[in-house]
Amino acid sequence: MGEYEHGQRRHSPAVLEDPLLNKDTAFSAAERASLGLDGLIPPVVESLHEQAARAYMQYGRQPTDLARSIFLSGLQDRNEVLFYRVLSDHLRELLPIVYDPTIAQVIENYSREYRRPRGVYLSIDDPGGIERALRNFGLGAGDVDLIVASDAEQILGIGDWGLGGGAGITAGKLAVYTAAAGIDPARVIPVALDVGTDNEALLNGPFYVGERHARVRGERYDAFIDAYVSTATRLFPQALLHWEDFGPSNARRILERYTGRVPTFNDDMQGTGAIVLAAVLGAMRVTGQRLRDQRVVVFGAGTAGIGIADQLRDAMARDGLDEEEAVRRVWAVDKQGLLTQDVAGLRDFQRPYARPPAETEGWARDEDGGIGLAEVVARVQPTMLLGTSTARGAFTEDVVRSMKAGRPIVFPLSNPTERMEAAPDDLLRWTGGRALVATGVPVEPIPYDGVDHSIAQANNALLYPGVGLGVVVSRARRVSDGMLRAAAEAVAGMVDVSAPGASLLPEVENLRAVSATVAVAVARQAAEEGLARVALDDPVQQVQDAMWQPRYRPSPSGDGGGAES
Ligand SMILES: NC(=O)C1=CN([C@@H]2O[C@H](COP(=O)(O)OP(=O)(O)OC[C@H]3O[C@@H](n4cnc5c(N)ncnc54)[C@H](O)[C@@H]3O)[C@@H](O)[C@H]2O)C=CC1
Ligand SMILES: CC(=O)C(=O)O
Ligand SMILES: [Mg+2]
Repeated sequence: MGEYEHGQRRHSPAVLEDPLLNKDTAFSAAERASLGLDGLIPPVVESLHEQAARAYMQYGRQPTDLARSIFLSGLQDRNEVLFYRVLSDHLRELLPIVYDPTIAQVIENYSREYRRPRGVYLSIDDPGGIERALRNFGLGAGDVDLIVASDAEQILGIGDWGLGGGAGITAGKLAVYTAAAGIDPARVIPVALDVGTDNEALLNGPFYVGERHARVRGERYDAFIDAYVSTATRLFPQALLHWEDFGPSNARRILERYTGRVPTFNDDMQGTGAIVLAAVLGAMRVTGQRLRDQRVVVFGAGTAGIGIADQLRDAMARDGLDEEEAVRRVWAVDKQGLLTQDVAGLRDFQRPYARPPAETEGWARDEDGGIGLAEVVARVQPTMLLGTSTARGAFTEDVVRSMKAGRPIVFPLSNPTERMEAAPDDLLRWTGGRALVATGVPVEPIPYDGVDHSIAQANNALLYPGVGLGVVVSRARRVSDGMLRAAAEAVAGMVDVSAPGASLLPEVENLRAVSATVAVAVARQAAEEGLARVALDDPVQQVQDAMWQPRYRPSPSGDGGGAES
């Protein structure tokens, strides 16, 4: 052997391999010289703007949504600034590719399409390796603002997708954090918690990159989660711990276990609850009604459904009902039908909404003894019908027509598109354009009877980035119910619903402004509740200052900032 081992380079162009540092053709001549990159990049020196134009042109040549998504992941793996520049410049077009609904396909294909790792993979078979893995990521105690973790048991509405689900959804959620709220991508960690999977196609098929055994539950699972939380909070004491897409038997338990101890947040329960509350507040402005007078049917009483119910209950209580009256304005329906106190297998968090059996005497029952959605709606005459069931098409024409007359509020919130409880154009048609509609996935405006109806995207992506940024800016010790209420009200306050067909929520194009406004409200509320750990003298400016922008910075050992846009 000569001076070097085979394959080793004397002058490693590591900066080209690090997506957080790489500027590719935007490295200036001086940077190329000082970083040892001369001759390793084509001679042209391009601006970020020029690079973004090429990347967007290449993106446009991809044949399918999955291919578009894979292209964008590749771009992110190469050059994060460029990725976020392109994403920010075309947010409305690209968000459905990076996030809902295409992210479902990405997750289903994760192992097949696997190219390179991103983030941290923790295995229940190696709990002793948690600390090593989190340290190997290379960030110090003060360097982490946010960790998004998922065990992938209930990915969107597509179920258990094992390791790929955890890796895919945490990366996607973090991309939205950065695009929407300017969370610094160098200060976050996506964590896939691999506890096995019950998805037999993954376990028995080729290519699966996770642990090949059934999902572990019980004490071992709890100990693993505990080890993750205690290690992550010890290593990164400032980090907000975000939980995503846990199954209904774990999501709430985990949140309740840690919420008083560390800054932590369950997006499916709390983020969804708050964005739906914001949309409902918008609907109240359209109809001129009071929240306290609503009758709400929640179809799919799981993590998201009961998370929404809880926030509506609290909002109705703030609107003058006592808590018991507020709870009684919610009818929760799940697989067993209407949840009543004598229904078998109620979960703890469903129990408050279970109704006394006496209330349903004489109601029609299905063959299996349950009271189905159609009967509940016909009897209750709800003003609001919210879908978080994953049951495609469950909101039939008959069901929707038997809601209380007027302007029915109908939100088929299940993701991805194939899981929606009803198609928005059908809802408008069945109600003569009177339905107030919001969906989890993005939907193009729908012309009906001379009015363009903008369908609100009631997806937690409109809310959680601002909550995260508010927590980061205030260094809040906890995420309180008050902070979530403040977030919901901030979003609702940004919408003008006066025009016919107006959306109940802000448009996705305004995501950055929405997130900044939410962050200010959340940070102020944290300070008001004594939860902020930094002084908030000027929260508006502090939030602006904290927002990372996709532009090149001076290279560590270069002398310039690279070519600017
Ligand atoms: N728009 C948004 O921001 C969000 C939407 N979601 C969507 O909500 C849906 C549920 O998600 P999670 O609550 O996390 O799942 P989950 O598994 O915790 O809850 C789903 C619930 O629906 C019930 N269910 C399933 N099939 C049903 C049927 N045929 N009839 C009645 N109930 C049925 C299940 O028993 C369970 O209680 C998913 O499609 C997800 O994408 C979830 C979070 C945020
Ligand atoms: C949006 C989201 O968090 C979900 O569908 O699970
Ligand atoms: Mg989710």
